[in-house]
Amino acid sequence: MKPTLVLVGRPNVGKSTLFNRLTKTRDALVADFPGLTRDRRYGLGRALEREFLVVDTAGFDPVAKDGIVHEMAKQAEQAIAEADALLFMVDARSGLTPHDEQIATRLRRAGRPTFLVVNKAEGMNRSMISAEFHELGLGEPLCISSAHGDNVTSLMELILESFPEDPEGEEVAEKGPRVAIVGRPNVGKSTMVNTLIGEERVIAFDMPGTTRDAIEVPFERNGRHYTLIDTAGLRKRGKVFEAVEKFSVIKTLQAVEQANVVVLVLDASQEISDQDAHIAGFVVEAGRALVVAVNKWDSVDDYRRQRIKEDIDRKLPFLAFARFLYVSALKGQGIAAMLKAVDGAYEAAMTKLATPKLTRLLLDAIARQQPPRHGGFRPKMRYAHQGGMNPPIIVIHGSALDHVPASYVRFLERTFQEAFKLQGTPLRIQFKSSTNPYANRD
Ligand SMILES: Nc1nc2c(ncn2[C@@H]2O[C@H](COP(=O)(O)OP(=O)(O)OP(=O)(O)O)[C@@H](O)[C@H]2O)c(=O)[nH]1
Ligand SMILES: Nc1nc2c(ncn2[C@@H]2O[C@H](COP(=O)(O)OP(=O)(O)OP(=O)(O)O)[C@@H](O)[C@H]2O)c(=O)[nH]1
Repeated sequence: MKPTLVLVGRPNVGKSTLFNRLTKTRDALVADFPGLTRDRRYGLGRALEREFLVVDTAGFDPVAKDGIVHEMAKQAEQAIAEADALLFMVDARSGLTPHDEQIATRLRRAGRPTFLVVNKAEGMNRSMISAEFHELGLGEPLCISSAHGDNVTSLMELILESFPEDPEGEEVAEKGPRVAIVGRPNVGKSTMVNTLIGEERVIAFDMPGTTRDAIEVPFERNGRHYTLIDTAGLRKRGKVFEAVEKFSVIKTLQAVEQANVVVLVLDASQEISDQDAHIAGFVVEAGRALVVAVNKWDSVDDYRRQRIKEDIDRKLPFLAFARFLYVSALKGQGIAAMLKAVDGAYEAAMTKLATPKLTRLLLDAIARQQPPRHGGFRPKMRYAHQGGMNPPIIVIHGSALDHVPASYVRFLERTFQEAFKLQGTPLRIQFKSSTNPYANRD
């Protein structure tokens, strides 16, 4: 499982700057989905060829008793409790403050591996800074500059070396799709889980250990096998499953990471919220196959149904690749169709794309529309092959491919998506340029 790193610190120390640096250095070229929200406080980070989850907590005030600051502190507390490692950020320029000390006291109690990160250290005397922050009793201060990138790689090396790498290779698909049911609080996730597996269809249920490993519940429907990945610490009580924990962003992110197909549950009786968009954005970014279940369809009239569809089109345009199902988890309506869509999305995500066909499609696409020139060079694409599954990755080889615009990448994506009928899964395109850009001057 990918480690979860949580950034903590008082306002203005540079948490967002570090967060952006860690989450934006994706080497795979992912065409930006129009409308995809970027103002998130959690994301998929990448450094040293490793991936991890990063959560940025809003300026943390452990002594706030009420109001929005208290609410933010509660969320930070939850993230701290669920972190694999804490990055406690302080500001070299303002020096040690009482607020830092309060946070340090709180973090020492959390008992999670903690790294003391002194930011804005560019051009400063390191030994003096270290001496000052050493007082916090959280080990050796690690001086970085998030804005300039100084020492960020060595910091990540230090942090990541304490987490074992995931074994290579996906385990094979005999047990069918691994499904995560995600959504913001109260949309009906638990109800959905119970409709799916609350009865005798559960094949086996591993009692949760004390580990952080997500709980998995294998179940069968219409002769097909699925594994449900738990997001909320499900416990079996009598005939039904109950969520024992509140909504957890980190558990949601981890479940998305471990799933093949994500079912995003939306609530038809409410407006689409920022939180819906953020969760959806993460699913897309993680490259997971997706089915959207618009739940509580039984409880809304025709007018409202029309309104929610418009709301979805406006606020979640980047989910257009997915199938939408209008369901009632409570009444069991639309659930069979939803599982069919899960099967379809899974197959799409796992499709094997033959190299000759890929290359032929690529060359046809170029014949229809050439990539635009950039600074005297025209990108030249020669052949394509598949670089991975779930999501399908198409690697295109050629030269001068560094400046293919996002609009052209989307054009290629659409071409492949339609030709291979890849509904329900995002698709990634990566370019591999040969070294000599002058080879193709035209
Ligand atoms: N000199 C210097 N400034 C930095 C560095 N990193 C961030 N800053 C600046 O510090 C300010 C605050 O940075 P943010 O990343 O927004 O801080 P934050 O901790 O996320 O703040 P909140 O969102 O309020 O919690 C901005 O003006 C940044 O440009 C750095 O490494 N060096
Ligand atoms: N009318 C209607 N109500 C539903 C439906 N599905 C769930 N609900 C109701 O919505 C409320 C929330 O459902 P839950 O299943 O607890 O929602 P959840 O997403 O698991 O919520 P958290 O555990 O807070 O994350 C409950 O009162 C359910 O009875 C549905 O299809 N139709």
